[in-house]
This record gives sequence, C-alpha cells and structure tokens, in this order.
Amino acid sequence: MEGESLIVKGLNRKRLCLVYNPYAGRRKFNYQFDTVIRIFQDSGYEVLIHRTGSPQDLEAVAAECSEVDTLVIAGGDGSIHRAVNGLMKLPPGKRPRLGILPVGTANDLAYSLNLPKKIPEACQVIAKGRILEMDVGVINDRYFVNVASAGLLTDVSPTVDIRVKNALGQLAYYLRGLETLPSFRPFRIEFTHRGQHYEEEVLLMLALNGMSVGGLRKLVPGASLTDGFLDLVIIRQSGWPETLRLFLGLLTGERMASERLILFQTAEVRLATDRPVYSDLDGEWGPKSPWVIRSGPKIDVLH
Ligand SMILES: Nc1ncnc2c1ncn2[C@@H]1O[C@H](COP(=O)(O)OP(=O)(O)OP(=O)(O)O)[C@@H](O)[C@H]1O
Repeated sequence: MEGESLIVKGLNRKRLCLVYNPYAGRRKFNYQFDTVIRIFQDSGYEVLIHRTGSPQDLEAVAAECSEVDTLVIAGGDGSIHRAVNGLMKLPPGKRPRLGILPVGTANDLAYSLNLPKKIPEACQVIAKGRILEMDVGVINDRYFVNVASAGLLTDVSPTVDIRVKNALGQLAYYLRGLETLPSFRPFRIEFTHRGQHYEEEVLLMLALNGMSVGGLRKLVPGASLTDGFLDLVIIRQSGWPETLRLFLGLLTGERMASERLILFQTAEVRLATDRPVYSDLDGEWGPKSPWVIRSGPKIDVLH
C-alpha cells in the first residue's frame, strides 16, 4: 500500500532532531522554519521538531536524543551550552552529532567555528555532514562550549532581561555591563601553573575554548577548538586607567605586555577564591568557586 511504503521509507531515513529556542536572538528564526525543514528533508533527513519551554527543558531533550543521528540547535551560545550539558548525560557512543543554527545574540561559538550567519547556508553546512571533534570545557560538574568566566562584567549575560535582548540585541549586553560596574568588588584568586604559585587580587578570569566572548571577536585570536587546551586570561586589579587600557587591548586583539595581565594555556587548572564567586558559562550561571577547570571530552560538531 502507498501509505505503508511511505511510512517504511520514513523509518529508514536518517533522523534529525531540530530543537529551537523561540526567545534566542531577535526571534527571527521563527520566520525561517519552512526553509529549514525543506533543506533538511531534501538532504534525506526525517525531521523531528521540539520548541523548548525553558533552558532546563532544552537540556533534558538533548539528553534524550540517543536515537537520532543529528541534533540541531537553533539558538545562541546559551542554548548550545544547555544542549551540550544534556548530550554529556548520554554515553559517548550514543551522542548524536551537533549541528548549529546561530540565531542567538552573540553567537560566539558559531564565530569560532566559522559558521555562516545566514540560516539556509548554515543548514547546508549541517546537511554536508563535515565533522569537527571539538573540545568541551569542564568546570566542576558542568560543561561549557565557549567560555567559563568570573568577575567584572561576567554576570551580565544571565541577568539581561530577555525582552531587552530581543529588542536591542548585543547592545543590551553592553548597557547591562555599564550598569554592573559601580557595584563590582574584586576577588582574591589562588592557583598554581607550571610549578609557580599565584595569589592575586583580580577583576576578571576567563577560561576560553573559543576566541570570542560577548560578540567581542578578537579576544583570543586564533584560539583552537581542538587542541585540548583552554586559554586562561586573568586581569589583576589595578587603577581604572590601566584597566581600561587592558580592556581596550583585549577588545582590539592587541597583545600588550602588562604586569596586570596573566595569559596562559592549560589542560587543567584549580582555582580557589577568598569568597564564593559565581561563574558564568556561555552566558548562563555556572558553579560557585572553588573550581577545577579543564579541557574535557570531545564532541562531534558539524562545521
Ligand atoms: N523557552 C526557552 N528555551 C530556552 N531558553 C529560553 C527559553 N525562554 C527563555 N530562554 C532564555 O534564553 C536564553 C538563551 O538564549 P541563547 O543564549 O540561546 O540566545 P541569546 O542569548 O540570544 O544568544 P547568545 O547567548 O549567543 O548571546 C537563556 O538565558 C534562557 O534563559
């Protein structure tokens, strides 16, 4: 019968689960749906669709994707972060390949992966199926894809009102950043790297897998997503003129020699602080200090 053969044909196809965050970026993905489904179906996929109800829901759905070939996340860094934390709950052999449709605000990971910004082109990248074995960062019991950070400006992303972000895009991050400056308190951090012990009063700690944070594209130019290392950037406390100079240098990609800047690559580092400090992972809240931060398992990402 025609109907039966259609069903059997459907079951034999590769399965792709498309999970989308309806609130990511400026909510434009919601208008591109038909194009996206067409491209995936034309590429031979049976497409399952899930609209996320919350960040927790996104993580839970990813953790149930053991029976699909490809999990496609339409969202920003926060959505990919949730998806990867869900995927890591599956045994390594059961994790689907991860495809990304970068419809978020900053899309830092997509930038490091050099993914096209246009959604139909990003769909074609997924359909072609080229795999990158990407490093995933680990901080205590959570995973991060792009950056783990703490200190100045790092509580910006999780606290930006989603409606303001939908309306203003990236500008919402910078405005919220300015708002947080007056109440910021430096913290003391302690760690050992290559036999040298550090005890520092710091403004900011970044552990980067990718090269861009909050849409600032040149933070760690040339950072590798596959080398098994994270780039640590630590800014010691100093007067505001020197701090401003350092930040401008980081933003423009200029590598200045400064006593105030500690930069190194590491596969694992243990960091203790003088008081519990929250971390920010890919724009979502992460665990409080102390932290063990390392470059962890690999995940198959389509690029
Ligand atoms: N239904 C939902 N599903 C998933 N996330 C949601 C949902 N509703 C609101 N959110 C919020 O969306 C944010 C994640 O958005 P995401 O990071 O994917 O996009 P973005 O913030 O616009 O982009 P970027 O992180 O790249 O700047 C989370 O902070 C989460 O709180």
